[in-house]
Amino acid sequence: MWAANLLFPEALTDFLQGLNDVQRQAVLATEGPVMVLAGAGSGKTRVITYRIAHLIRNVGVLPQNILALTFTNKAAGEMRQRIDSILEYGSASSLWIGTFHSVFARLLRSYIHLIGYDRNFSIFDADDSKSLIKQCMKELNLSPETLPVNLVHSAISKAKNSFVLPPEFHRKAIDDQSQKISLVYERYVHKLRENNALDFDDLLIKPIELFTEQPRVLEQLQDYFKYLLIDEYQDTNRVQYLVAKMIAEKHRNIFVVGDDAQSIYSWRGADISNILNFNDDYGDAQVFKLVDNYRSTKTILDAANSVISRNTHQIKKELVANAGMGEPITLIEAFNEKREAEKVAEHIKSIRLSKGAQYRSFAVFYRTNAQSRVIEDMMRQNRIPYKIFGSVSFYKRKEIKDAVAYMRLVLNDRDSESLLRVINFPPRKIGDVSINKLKEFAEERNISLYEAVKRAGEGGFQARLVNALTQFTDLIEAMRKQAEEGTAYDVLSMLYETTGLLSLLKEENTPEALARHENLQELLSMTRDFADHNPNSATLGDFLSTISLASDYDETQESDNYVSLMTVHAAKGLEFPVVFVTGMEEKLFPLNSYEPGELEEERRLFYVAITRAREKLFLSWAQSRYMYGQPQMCMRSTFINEINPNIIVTEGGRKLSESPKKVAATAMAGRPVFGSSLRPQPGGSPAAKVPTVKPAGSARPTGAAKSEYRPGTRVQHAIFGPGTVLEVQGSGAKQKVKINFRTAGEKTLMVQYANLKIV
Ligand SMILES: Nc1ncnc2c1ncn2[C@@H]1O[C@H](COP(=O)(O)OP(=O)(O)OP(=O)(O)O)[C@@H](O)[C@H]1O
Ligand SMILES: [Mg+2]
Repeated sequence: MWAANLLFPEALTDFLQGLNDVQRQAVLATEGPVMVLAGAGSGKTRVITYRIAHLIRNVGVLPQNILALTFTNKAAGEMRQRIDSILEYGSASSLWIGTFHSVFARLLRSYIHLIGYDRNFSIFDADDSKSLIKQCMKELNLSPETLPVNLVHSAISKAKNSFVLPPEFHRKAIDDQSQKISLVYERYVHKLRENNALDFDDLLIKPIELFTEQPRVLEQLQDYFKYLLIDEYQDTNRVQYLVAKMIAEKHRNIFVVGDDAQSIYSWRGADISNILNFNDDYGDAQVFKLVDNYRSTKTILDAANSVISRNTHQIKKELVANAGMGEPITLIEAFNEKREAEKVAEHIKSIRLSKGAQYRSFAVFYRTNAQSRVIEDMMRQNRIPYKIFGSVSFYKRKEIKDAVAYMRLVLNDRDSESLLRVINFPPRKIGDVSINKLKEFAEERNISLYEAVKRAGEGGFQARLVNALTQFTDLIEAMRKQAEEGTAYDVLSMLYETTGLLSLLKEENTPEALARHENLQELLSMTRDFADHNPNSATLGDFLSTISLASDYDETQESDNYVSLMTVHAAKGLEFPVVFVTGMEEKLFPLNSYEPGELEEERRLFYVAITRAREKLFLSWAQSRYMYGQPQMCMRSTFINEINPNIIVTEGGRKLSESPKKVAATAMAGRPVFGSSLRPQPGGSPAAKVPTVKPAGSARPTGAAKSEYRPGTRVQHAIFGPGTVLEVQGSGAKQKVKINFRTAGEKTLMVQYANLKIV
């Protein structure tokens, strides 16, 4: 019998029976510092939820005296709902649950006047912050061409999240670039204050300032928030750590849960030592370890455990499945990324029909945001409702809208909206004042805005401006010419080359810039693919018609029954009956990782991905993928090799090693959500109709005898299409041929693997 029964009347503690012994101990240890350190799906979040319910219901704590900090707003909403369902509806309404940012924004509204701000302060989003930074740089005579605004923005944000304020930043700035950033940082902070504005990072920094300058406020809050609970503690950064520590200092009722194996935000300043050093701050802390996993089948958990065991930097943790073996993992091998997405869609449709599963049971994950494009397109084609989490749909992303605006302007120069979008992108020093004058100029003469831009020379504008405008219209005209002769791909390539858009983003080298870079690359790949598959109708107009239909799709669904699409990062803390982890390829997942530390973080990310699945896990990879506007051969991710091959079935019946039938035969259903377990369909999955192609790199016979190649030989390649041999290098197994492909350009291929056909 557990202790609570002695303390509380039976009826009130009924709900605690939904916990195992250790979970219950963690819930009942309400006083003093407590940490729960445990693997995925072991009920950490559940313990937080039940602990709150217990504090309110059984200990008599007022809901408003409890502060629970979650990683996302979605998680906060779910926790609130759950508490309401355990207690009665409305119990959770006065609780303080939210992300660090949302909770402290709310608190600052009440107290910020005490440190010299007006309570009606504005919260600057990333765009607002960047334009303020731009202004500071202008005043300091620093050109965004040599010091990109995004780079400065990210450096400042990083500093703030590590609680490095301008004086310290200044002291530490040794190289020229950091010294410049230091000047901007100082001015930016000053200007924010002048604007009575806080940026996102200030929402955590200002409370620390407030608490330091006004100890009485801190004391009040310490008394108010008697109980502090933090989920996903492994991904808190330094400022979050500091602010939490200050609040908990008096009552010391700090309860944190986390899993070092799921620390995936170090690139954003998350500091794993917060969890590792919890005992240093709170020597008397009670630590609970949960070992039972209630989420996933044994198969899924075996995969997760064996993957994460390859990491050297980790606290060894035990994690045991509570459910049966369940279904084997399905590895989908697809010819290319389109086929991969198509197979995902086919599986969703088939499981839905055969098991009566709801769309909401499915989640599709990808490593980089740009990968969502093909998956989104395929979902639409198959009329599968979906929603993107943590980002907007591909066509609504800013950089995509910018590039598309260029193309629309090229097609139709009376499209003033598109013109206004791109006239100063990338920056050409064409400001709002000039634009307004151009608008007037156009109205006076009754000409289109584009025409006015073209004829700015007649309007008495400054020579510098006329020059910039001419460069802009020259680009549009050149693109138009290209559009008349070539495809959308040619037009977009010209845009990228002339404006240097891609290299600008690459140089910036911040995670946001790299994501934008990938998205633009993806758009280029899309035009290339479009040209390859519509050889007679791949004009700019054709392409734009196709994507305007796609971008018109409204992904906000009426109901909440949709497939969830998100990056693995956004999936943390969530769970779904069926999970697809796509793009399991080298250099994609794991993403290019140059240091062992980075590879370990990629592996933790993969661990997070696997452990989101409750009943069925699909892993998929494409043998070729359009990247940088070209189809590239891909290699299967080494992460797949870290899973026991006996629990994997390769789609189409091909096995990775020995027969997986043994697994299937002993498989017990986990806890089926669909009414029955997810057994493979008789005759294989729907995609089994498609012949399986062997992974790239596996030896296979060449399509032609080697001696047959000589310069001038016309060949056909499965992906690159038709081409002509330019050069033959070496002989035997190592023979290579350099080929000029009609659309894919020059490539050197190993004859042995290239599977060329002589035509
Ligand atoms: N004692 C239990 N009995 C039944 N179900 C449980 C129990 N504990 C947890 N669960 C269920 O297991 C699943 C995983 O729990 P939860 O999300 O709290 O795990 P977690 O440790 O927070 O996972 P993550 O590390 O991924 O955030 C949930 O569906 C939860 O309701
Ligand atoms: Mg959790």
